[in-house]
Amino acid sequence: MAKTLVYKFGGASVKDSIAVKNLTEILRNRLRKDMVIVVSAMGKTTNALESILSRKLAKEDFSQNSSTLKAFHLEICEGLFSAGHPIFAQVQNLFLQLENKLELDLSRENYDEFYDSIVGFGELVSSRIVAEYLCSQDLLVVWKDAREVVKTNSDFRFAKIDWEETKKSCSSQWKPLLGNFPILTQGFIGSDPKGKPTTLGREGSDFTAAILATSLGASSVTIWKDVPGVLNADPKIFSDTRKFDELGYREAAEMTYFGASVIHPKTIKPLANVDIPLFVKSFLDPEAPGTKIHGAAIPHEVPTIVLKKEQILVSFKVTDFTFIEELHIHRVYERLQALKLRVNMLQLSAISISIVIDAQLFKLDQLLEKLKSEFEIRYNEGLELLTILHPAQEGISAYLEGYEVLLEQASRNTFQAVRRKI
Ligand SMILES: Nc1ncnc2c1ncn2[C@@H]1O[C@H](COP(=O)(O)OP(=O)(O)O)[C@@H](O)[C@H]1O
Ligand SMILES: N[C@@H](CC(=O)OP(=O)(O)O)C(=O)O
Repeated sequence: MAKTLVYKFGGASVKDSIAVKNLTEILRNRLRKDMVIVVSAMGKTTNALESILSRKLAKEDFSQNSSTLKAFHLEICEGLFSAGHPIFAQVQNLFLQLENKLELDLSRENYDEFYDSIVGFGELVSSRIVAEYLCSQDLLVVWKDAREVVKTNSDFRFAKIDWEETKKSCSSQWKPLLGNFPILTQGFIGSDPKGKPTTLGREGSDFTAAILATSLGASSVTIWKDVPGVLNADPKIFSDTRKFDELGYREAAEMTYFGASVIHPKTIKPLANVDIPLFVKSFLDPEAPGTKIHGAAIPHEVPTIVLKKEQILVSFKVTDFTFIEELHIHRVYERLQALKLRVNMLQLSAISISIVIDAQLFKLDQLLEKLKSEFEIRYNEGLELLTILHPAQEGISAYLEGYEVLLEQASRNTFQAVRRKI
């Protein structure tokens, strides 16, 4: 049996009916049995679902938001199917199910679990539409629910993969099917040991592609994006970017760790462990080679810029005239771990610990609440964390012009600054 190929199409590649048609053309000459196609929610659907949840939590009316989301999906269907096609009833039905779930009680206490029962809806409806359209174009795919095989723990919103169980389910349930048909499934979602829906963290569909590739022993993963490949900076923010023809796993992982959003940070490691190459290709120019991320890439020294937005700088100052010691750091990190907050940058001084974290709903309040009795705490929100890998010294200042720098750190290979527009 040939080795499985995994393709992943993100929100941008299914953002409207034209995009779905383009995806179909990409698959026309490439579709084969032994292929898994992972799709994300259409366009910004996950953001829209998050807004619905925020409104619900704030006890605000969200009926307009869900109607708009339904209309958005039905309009995509209108661009793909003739009137009366069964997909319209299926989509209506899926939205009824969503609206039904949204009737249930939501509070800060059950927020994460509730969130996971709602936000994966974007992937479920998107994958239904795409599978149906491919079949209507004689590109036969079998729609499968990723939650059948992607097994996780119950850390809702940031569920961790149970690799053993996922591998077992992939081998017993999907592998036999792949001998005959390609499978179309969803990114981002999984299920816990009780069968409850979980999600893998925002933008987690790239990670799903890597999970499935690893679990199925695939020969490669291709993620289709609206950029020519991995560039040395986000082209939506910086000009004069350069595409990497190839990148080592380590370099790619480092870029994503610092926040290069072109690939989800958890994607690289499982692939590197078993040496499965990852291709990042443009869905706008599918014949172009894109970027190959693999183990044998030649290292480079090209300055690479990564910008992480919505950052918060929090400083914990000791109040009892002692100096910072291990115990203080331990207390802060213990709390961060409990809140599943990752530190993007850390700086210590004699009397304070400064950390940079992502802005996340409720989390700052919870962090401050627990530690305010031990430290004097100050924080600044709405910041950007700029990281330059392989910085050229003479080039750094250009990225700081017009910005106030709140924190700065440099090593031989990495420059980081927390900045705020003046
Ligand atoms: N270093 C980079 N190289 C290429 N694209 C990048 C880079 N950093 C950030 N990006 C952004 O990543 C986007 C593609 O990722 P994403 O929007 O998550 O795609 P999708 O949701 O369709 O999977 C690009 O449009 C680009 O703005
Ligand atoms: N739809 C989810 C998962 C995802 O990965 O999407 P995308 O592939 O469009 O980044 C999100 O927006 O978080």
